[in-house]
Amino acid sequence: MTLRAKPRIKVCGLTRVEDVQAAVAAGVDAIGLVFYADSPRHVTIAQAKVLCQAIPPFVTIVGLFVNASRAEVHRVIEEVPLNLLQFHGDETVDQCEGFGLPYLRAARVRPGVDLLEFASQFPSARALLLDTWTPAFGGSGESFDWSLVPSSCPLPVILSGGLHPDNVAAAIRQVQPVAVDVSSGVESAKGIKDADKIRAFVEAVRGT
Ligand SMILES: O=C(O)c1ccccc1N[C@@H]1O[C@H](COP(=O)(O)O)[C@@H](O)[C@H]1O
Repeated sequence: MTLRAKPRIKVCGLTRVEDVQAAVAAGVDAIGLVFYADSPRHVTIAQAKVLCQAIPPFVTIVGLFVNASRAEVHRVIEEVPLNLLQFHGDETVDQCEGFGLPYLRAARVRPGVDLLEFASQFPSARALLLDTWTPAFGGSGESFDWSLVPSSCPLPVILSGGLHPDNVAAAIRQVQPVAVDVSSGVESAKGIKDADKIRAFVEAVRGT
């Protein structure tokens, strides 16, 4: 019998200390902070520093960027204790590398996108994060057709896009990702997380 670890859990787009505390109490593995000004979940460097004070050791702090300049990414890294970068725009491999931190590369999925070819462009990525294609880059709350995920991928797969407590177990059974990432599905409003939904999401993942 093959033993498979439960997928890790990242909750993204937190803007309030109480939401960080709720996510940590629920047992999430990673917290995502959005440094993309057009997102309703955007945080400033000053806000991010306050949120990070509520994140204990061994919970990974992920900084999400969309087509940011190198200077912007450096500015954030210098001030906020990020462990991992998430590039969610049109970044090339050169734009993801060289920050001295590991990175996740997001692929926006829709029919016709060649995920294997996309993954092959980012051999240095720690994982491929699959999200639903949307003109707004992400955080839409929409899921995509999970059958588009190749059964074998050169990078570990993190599944996101429209996950919520009632569909995440089915998603995990079908895609078998190393981790899942959720934003809209645990919110009461954009950028405002719901502690009950976070707990239900974590329980659903742990029950798989
Ligand atoms: O959260 C955002 O506002 C956001 C903005 C731009 C790019 C990505 C964003 N979030 C990421 O989107 C996916 C899916 O989110 P959802 O659960 O469907 O709302 C997730 O990886 C977030 O990290």
